Amino acid sequence: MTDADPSTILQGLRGSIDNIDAALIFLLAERFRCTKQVGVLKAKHGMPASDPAREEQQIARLMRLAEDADLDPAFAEKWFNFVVAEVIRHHRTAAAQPHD
Ligand SMILES: C=C(O[C@@H]1C=C(C(=O)O)C=C[C@H]1O)C(=O)O
Repeated sequence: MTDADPSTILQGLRGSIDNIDAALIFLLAERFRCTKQVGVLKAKHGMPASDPAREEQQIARLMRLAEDADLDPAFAEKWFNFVVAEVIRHHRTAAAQPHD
């Protein structure tokens, strides 16, 4: 990445960024597919939408992984909390639906 034309380098990097963003969207979609099933299961069995003890374990694990990956652990925690807030919203919606 030395003598090449900067706009060519930028184009190459943006291609990788676009691929990574696409992978993240697919991964998030798969994660929500699973959590929505968890929401239905919880609703059917009268289980609480959130599980703070489980979340604590997940945050501790993700922060360790982030450190190993040279990613800001505080960012990893913020990302997780952002995603879980949406999951809990889905769980509450599922709990409010009629279920058998
Ligand atoms: C998916 C669950 O429900 C909630 C959402 C979680 C998540 O998105 O990882 C974790 C714990 C719960 O607060 C679960 O209990 O496993």
